Amino acid sequence: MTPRIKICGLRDVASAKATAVLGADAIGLVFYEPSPRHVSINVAHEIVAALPPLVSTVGLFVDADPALVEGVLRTLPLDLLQFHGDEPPEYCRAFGRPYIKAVRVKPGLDLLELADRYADARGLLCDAYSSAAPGGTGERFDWQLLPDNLPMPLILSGGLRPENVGEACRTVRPWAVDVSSGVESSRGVKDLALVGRFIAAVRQAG
Ligand SMILES: O=C(O)c1ccccc1N[C@@H]1O[C@H](COP(=O)(O)O)[C@@H](O)[C@H]1O
Repeated sequence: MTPRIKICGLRDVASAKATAVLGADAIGLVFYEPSPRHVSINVAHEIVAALPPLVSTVGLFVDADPALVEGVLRTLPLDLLQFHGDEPPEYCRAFGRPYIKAVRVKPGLDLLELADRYADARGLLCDAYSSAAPGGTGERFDWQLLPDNLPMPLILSGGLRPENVGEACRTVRPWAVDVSSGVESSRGVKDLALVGRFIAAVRQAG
């Protein structure tokens, strides 16, 4: 089955609409201030309102004050929450919304144990561990570290680009792929030609 595609870190209406038209299944909105892809609630609102139907919207948070998450949810009809920090399971489920849990993969991390801990998550998003930032670093990890019996959908991320996402799909067979840096011309600026090439490479890999 062709993996679903999430493009993360859209910051303006035109790029978000174009990304949807190019075939993205989901758009990620980053509510993490230190990120170059941070988006205000007002702009996020404009983006969500402008998207065509059947394109999911995902709100990304990193160890956020629950008041921030609740504030965003009061205003925005997000489809899914993405927790990309060290949030414990109780925190993730406290909002009563579907969520995916991001984990930063490095040798020794027990992904099966994490899948068990976050059993009510809709999926486990596996990103690269980096000491530089919690995510969006463009760094890859060793896909051999992924178990082939994860009991929930695997969302693969971390350093994916148009040039390597086909191989990633054929090797890992993820439920979905997620990308930020690999489809940008500079940090935080999406390049629609790269977005198009990324989506085509995923579809081609089947
Ligand atoms: O995109 C960001 O700026 C970001 C900031 C903080 C946490 C996660 C972030 N993005 C997520 O990081 C991964 C990998 O991104 P990349 O393609 O390697 O740049 C991806 O899941 C994004 O959703």
